[in-house]
Amino acid sequence: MSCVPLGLAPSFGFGDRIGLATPGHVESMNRAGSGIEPIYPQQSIREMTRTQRTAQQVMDDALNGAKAAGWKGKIGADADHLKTPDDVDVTAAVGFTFFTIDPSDDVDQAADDYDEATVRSKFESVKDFAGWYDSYVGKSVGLATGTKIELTEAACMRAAVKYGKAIARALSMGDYIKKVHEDAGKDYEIELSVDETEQPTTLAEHYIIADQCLKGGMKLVSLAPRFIGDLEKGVDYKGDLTALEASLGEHAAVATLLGGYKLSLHSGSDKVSMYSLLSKQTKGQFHVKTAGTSYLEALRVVARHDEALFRQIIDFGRAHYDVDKATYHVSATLASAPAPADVSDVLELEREYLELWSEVPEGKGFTKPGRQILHCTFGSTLTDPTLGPAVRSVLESHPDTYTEVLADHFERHLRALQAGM
Ligand SMILES: O=C(O)[C@@H](O)[C@@H](O)[C@H](O)C(=O)CO
Repeated sequence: MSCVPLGLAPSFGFGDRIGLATPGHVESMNRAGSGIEPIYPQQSIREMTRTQRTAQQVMDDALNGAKAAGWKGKIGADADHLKTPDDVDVTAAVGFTFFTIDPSDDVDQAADDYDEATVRSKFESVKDFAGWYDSYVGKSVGLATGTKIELTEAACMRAAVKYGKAIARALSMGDYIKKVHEDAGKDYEIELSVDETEQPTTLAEHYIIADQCLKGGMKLVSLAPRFIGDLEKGVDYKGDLTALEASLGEHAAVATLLGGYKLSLHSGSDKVSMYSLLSKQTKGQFHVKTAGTSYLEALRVVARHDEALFRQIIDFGRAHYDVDKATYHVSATLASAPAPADVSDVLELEREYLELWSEVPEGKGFTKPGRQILHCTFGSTLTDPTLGPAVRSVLESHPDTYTEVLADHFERHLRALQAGM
């Protein structure tokens, strides 16, 4: 069994931080995956660092799980949030096929707040990275939606300041990925993620970034902008869905204009209320990434089979949350969920920290802040010498429960996407 590029087919990424989730992912695809291709091995460098798993382990766990569950279809493999050539080497070596370049360290996150004089002076120091600047200034780009993207001097200069170095980094990573695969005679595909920025990606920024990547020869099949609203980890979309739908339509029109690539939704876990808007506005050219939600479903298995361990994990998560949440977009505070000692009923604790599908309105996803406390603390929990093996042991003792909760959970995700296709 090996992984392949999935091209422009609609796709869904099932990240798994423990290595035991793939049978449940496969079962959800059997129930509701028609027309959507799966990515079972998917892990970011950040997750591998936090869980101390290697790229080889991630690949083996996912492929062994898919084989054991009888999966016969295609499988993509996402080497997620790659920042350096070393990240490419370790993931390419074990057969990943979908390489997500994350140049966010080179994005000037403060650029949106600079006044005009600051933008001009910063531009002087980045213009060597943004040789493209003159070719865009003054252009007006018409989209099929009727919108015109005006590439004014101000918009282009700010884009150069904010993304000049990041685009250069993305292109050099793209070249490296290409070389590694050409040398090995293997096929591959690339996603570019600029989702982890504070401000939403403007249409002008999206156009320039993607156009530059394509002109630079990048094999871009997917691009993850930072969408409007709040896309926090582990909970449903927060924001105005009508405005989001219009904005998704504009971003999809940029992708179509430039020749076609998928729009990718990161932090896709539990964003059920926006799924049909994404699949509809992209006309099926989408990719969705989830990861933390499978870890939370693992903890649901713990809650149901080992109450004492579940309580211990929450206490431990609460003690580590304020440190572990760095680099994740979350808003939960410790005060937003009760301490386990104050909740005697385990179902009530599951409700506060995981939530119950039976209590969520149709077409919506989970919203409880307690989820984020557990979501961000996966690395500390899974590498703890007592808790990590204890979680694994519960999952290994109750594979049917884990498969069933995951299958139910992702069937809801996949059906929501299909509603817009
Ligand atoms: O936690 C991580 O590092 C990754 O799973 C994510 O950021 C990933 O790209 C994602 O968005 C999954 O929902």
